[in-house]
Amino acid sequence: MRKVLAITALAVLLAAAPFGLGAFTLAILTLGLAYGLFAFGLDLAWGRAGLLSVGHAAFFGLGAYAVAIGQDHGWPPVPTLGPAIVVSVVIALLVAGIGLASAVPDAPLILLTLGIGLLLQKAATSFTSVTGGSNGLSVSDTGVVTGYYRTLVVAAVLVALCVWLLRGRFGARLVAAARNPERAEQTSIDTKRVRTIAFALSAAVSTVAGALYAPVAGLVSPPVFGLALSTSVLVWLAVGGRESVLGPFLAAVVLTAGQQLLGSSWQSWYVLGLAAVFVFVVQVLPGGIAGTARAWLRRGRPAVTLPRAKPRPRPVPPSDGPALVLRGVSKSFGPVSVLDGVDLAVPPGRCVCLIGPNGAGKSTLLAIVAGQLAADAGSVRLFGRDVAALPVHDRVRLGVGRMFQIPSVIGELSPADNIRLARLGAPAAVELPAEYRDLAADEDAVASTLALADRRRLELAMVLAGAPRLVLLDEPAAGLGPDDARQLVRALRDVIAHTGCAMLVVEHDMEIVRGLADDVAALHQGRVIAHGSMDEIVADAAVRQAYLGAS
Ligand SMILES: Nc1ncnc2c1ncn2[C@@H]1O[C@H](COP(=O)(O)OP(=O)(O)OP(=O)(O)O)[C@@H](O)[C@H]1O
Repeated sequence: MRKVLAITALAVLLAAAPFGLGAFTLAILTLGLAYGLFAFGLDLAWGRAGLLSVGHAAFFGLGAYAVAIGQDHGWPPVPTLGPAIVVSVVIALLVAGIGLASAVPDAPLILLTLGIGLLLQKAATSFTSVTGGSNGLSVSDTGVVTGYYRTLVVAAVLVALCVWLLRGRFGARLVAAARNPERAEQTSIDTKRVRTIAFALSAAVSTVAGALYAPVAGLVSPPVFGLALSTSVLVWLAVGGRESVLGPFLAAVVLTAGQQLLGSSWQSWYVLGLAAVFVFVVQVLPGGIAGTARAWLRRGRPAVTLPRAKPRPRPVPPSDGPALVLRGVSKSFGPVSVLDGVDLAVPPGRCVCLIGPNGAGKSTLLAIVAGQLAADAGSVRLFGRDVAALPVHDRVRLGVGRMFQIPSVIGELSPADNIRLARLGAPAAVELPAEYRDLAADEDAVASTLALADRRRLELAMVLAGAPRLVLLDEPAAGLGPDDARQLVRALRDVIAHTGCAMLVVEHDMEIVRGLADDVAALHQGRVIAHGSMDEIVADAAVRQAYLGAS
């Protein structure tokens, strides 16, 4: 209610601004709003999708030039802007696609965005007949008040649309994908797709911001694509605060006003002051003004919450065969052969433990089943289906759940939000067993601060909420004390008994293996050298030789 009142008061104030402000101040406010929309647009990429762009002025400049060139030719602004948005979106899709193909997207993203900005600046300087060259093109406007209302209404409508999107399933997926892509993929989110869409949306919003800027500025010239503007928008966003709506607008309006009022006479001092503010914010208030206010208001509770989106269950096709069948799976890293023709099957309702000395290839095998690595040869069938072409999130949709050696949860969210996220991608609504209900109700804890055993429990609860038919576990008891480890073994056996799901567990600790396994497979130098009950494996001479080091 307080939020609605605050938004209404702000809307009234902004609507009434032309009645109380002079033409110069109103023009500065209009410019600040256009820059604010630009900062909000950048936030969709940097703040929300975690994709840093240091050349976002490229998209802004395309919008500004579209309006300027259009006016030069007597074309109406709206249809002229369409192609500019399309070009921006295509560039953004390519840049995000290339960036996200890399394990660390930051470096390619920085280079590409920087390069595209410089390239467009060079093009704007060179194609004089179209762009006016270094002098640029002048743009006229119908009046200061009309320009202000146009900017206000377009920015408000665009922001409202984006907020609506961010408050739904897309927003929830983006929160997870940007923070922990590994776990997000395990909740059946196509993280690359979600983040790429956010980057493209960011480019489109920035292009519209550029189009709004052109008539207010009155002149569009090559520096509109430049590094100075790309850096300024990063500063506005960092100071205002990422993942906020008001923060970027507030910072852009205040800092633009500062630059316009002080810039001409105090130019060098203003730039120095701005740099000092930026360093202070990055060092002392990394969340910016909005982030600091949010953290203060939510003291001790998670600063980030998952948008309350409704799950849309997507039933999976019925199983046609064992949960997992591997035939002749091989994998090499360069000249090193790690897996060499592995055959293995895991039937429903059974737990198979994979043991073997260090470097035997156990984790590599698990990664191939999960879809993180591709096998060089052989086949992987999940529930009767060849999954060679399926990425991680699609295998999760088939019913694969995964627990990692170090529990992987969305650390910034509460346990309840983590479980909500898992339910969002589940093929069916799942009632969690009673021992996980405390986590499902915990809205106040920050998941990253939970004790290791509770984080492990939360990870298991997330896997269970996804209604898995095959759970992959990599040393699930690593780091746990003996009591917590025994409790985990009991919990996993309960899961098998109650859900009938299959498990494939990589484990070193023979106590855990004895408590968990229906079958044990021993891997040595990339080959399964024995497969049977725990007693058979312990008595196997080849296993003793390879694994236990006994003769
Ligand atoms: N991405 C990679 N690039 C190069 N070599 C790798 C890669 N991943 C694993 N290896 C090598 O493959 C071999 C098998 O590794 P893997 O982690 O699968 O063994 P493991 O049986 O799980 O061992 P541990 O029990 O110590 O975890 C090791 O020699 C490892 O160094």
